[in-house]
Amino acid sequence: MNKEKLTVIKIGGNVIDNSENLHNFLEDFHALPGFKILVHGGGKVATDLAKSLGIEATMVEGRRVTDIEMLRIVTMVYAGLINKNMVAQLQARGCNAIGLSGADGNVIKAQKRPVKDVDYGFVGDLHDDSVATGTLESLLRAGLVPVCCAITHDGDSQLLNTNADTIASAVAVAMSPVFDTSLVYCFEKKGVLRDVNDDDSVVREIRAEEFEQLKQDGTVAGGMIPKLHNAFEAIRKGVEAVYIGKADELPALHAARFGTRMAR
Ligand SMILES: Nc1ncnc2c1ncn2[C@@H]1O[C@H](COP(=O)(O)OP(=O)(O)O)[C@@H](O)[C@H]1O
Ligand SMILES: CC(=O)N[C@@H](CCC(=O)OP(=O)(O)O)C(=O)O
Repeated sequence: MNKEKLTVIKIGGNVIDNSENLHNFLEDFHALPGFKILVHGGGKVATDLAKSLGIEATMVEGRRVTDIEMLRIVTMVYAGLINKNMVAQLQARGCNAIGLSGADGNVIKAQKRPVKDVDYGFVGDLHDDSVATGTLESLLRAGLVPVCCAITHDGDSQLLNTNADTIASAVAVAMSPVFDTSLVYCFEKKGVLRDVNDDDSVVREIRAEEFEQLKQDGTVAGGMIPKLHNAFEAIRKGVEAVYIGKADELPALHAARFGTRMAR
């Protein structure tokens, strides 16, 4: 039997930070047909707020070092300010969105990252059973559109900060046995670029084997490294298709016509 289609869409912090771009993105998201889940970051807003409070953000390999002060800030920004504003904007368009942190309905349980070379503080890692597939499916079948932020919990009262690209990948993987699931990463560029300053240099397709090479020759760097890692994890673990592209091209990305496609 053919499975019904589900699209998991992740929207990045640079788009969220610009109210006009966010408005246009939510308009397009609202218009997408079929079951859908939105996952959002907000790293830029958190960094800016922390700075205004005199706290400098530290990122190591695309992940935020999250001490107790920073955890308070990211909880307020991701699970509060951004999540609730996005839900309200979707509701205004007639989209019955429900905002969730990982603790709400126990939808995403994480484990505090063990200290190795770096102490990331209150950063949560996900595992194969982290995402509550049945709960998300129930919400979707009740006509709700889950909007998940980057805050998870450990089941023992501790909130944790988890990279939103990782959450999107884990949600897509967890939903794949039930739905024919696609994962779309939306950010401010047209896809993975051969030259990061040239928007016309989109790499149309990347194979997992090519990822190492692109990392080594410096073509992909910074936040693109964990994004691609998560994209290939999703493909490896059963997600039908993964695309990376520009937020204002969401309808075309959804129809698999633009951006960068991960190849099997
Ligand atoms: N080859 C590349 N193509 C596109 N972006 C790249 C590339 N290499 C590095 N980047 C950087 O990665 C960033 C995206 O990662 P990140 O900021 O974590 O995304 P998001 O906003 O979705 O969270 C881009 O803003 C860009 O500066
Ligand atoms: C642990 C970790 O790095 N968490 C991320 C969560 C937010 C995020 O991923 O936001 P973007 O999608 O806007 O980058 C952070 O605090 O930056």
